[in-house]
Amino acid sequence: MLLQVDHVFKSYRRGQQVLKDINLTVGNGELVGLVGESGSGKSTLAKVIMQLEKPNKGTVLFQNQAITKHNRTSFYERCQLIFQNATAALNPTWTVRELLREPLQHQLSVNDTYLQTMLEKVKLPADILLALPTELSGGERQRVNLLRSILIEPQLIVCDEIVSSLDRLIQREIIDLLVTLNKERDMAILFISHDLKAVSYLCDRIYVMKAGEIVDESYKEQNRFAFTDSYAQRLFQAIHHT
Ligand SMILES: Nc1ncnc2c1ncn2[C@@H]1O[C@H](COP(=O)(O)OP(=O)(O)OP(=O)(O)O)[C@@H](O)[C@H]1O
Repeated sequence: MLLQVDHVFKSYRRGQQVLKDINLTVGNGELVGLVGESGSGKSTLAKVIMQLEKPNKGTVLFQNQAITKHNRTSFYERCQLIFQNATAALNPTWTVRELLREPLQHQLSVNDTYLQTMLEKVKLPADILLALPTELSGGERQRVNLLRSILIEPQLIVCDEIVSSLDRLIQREIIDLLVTLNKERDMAILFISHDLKAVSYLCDRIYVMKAGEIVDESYKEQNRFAFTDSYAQRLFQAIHHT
């Protein structure tokens, strides 16, 4: 198994249980969705997976090994987090070239030709290398952010609400780009979002979270998901009527 979240519990200082006995897996090259309404604990789970928050109980395993401070660096080479606020993720004083080169520091072979090939992949023009983040549109910034994370060729990317602030057309472009990356590189994706349409389109399997618990899970069959939990059913019923 590529990623395994095993019986994870988390509460913040105020004491409220934000994650209650979470079990979740992502297989090699798998497209997995995690949905749930605002406050259900999705971002907290992403942070626990990425070792940015410590669980009170439970373990996160990557390639069947618990992540510890000793193997964390190699975990980050294989698993990358991309989050919603692309503006905050990008240092405003760096050009796109500097931003893209930074994660590749120890790979001396990286030249502009390679970066340009990669820019083409995410449909960004070559002259964008000289631009500053403030000179880019929201969609362009998110693409730069995404490109930064995929340049090191991770086996898994955890996307936390990465398309929510973008308009539908650009959302679709970013999602299609994720599909391509998944197909071409067998890169697995854990796609966290409250946008059920986007998740249903992209993912092969979806987990539904409610108040800190995973209440249901379903595989896509004939382009549809079949949930058994009544809350999950109600959530997904709504999208068929919009
Ligand atoms: N750093 C923190 N300290 C204390 N409480 C927090 C912290 N981060 C999140 N919480 C609380 O944990 C709960 C879950 O928040 P979380 O951000 O994980 O939910 P979410 O499902 O990602 O929501 P959204 O879709 O709105 O981002 C909320 O009640 C929130 O107030």
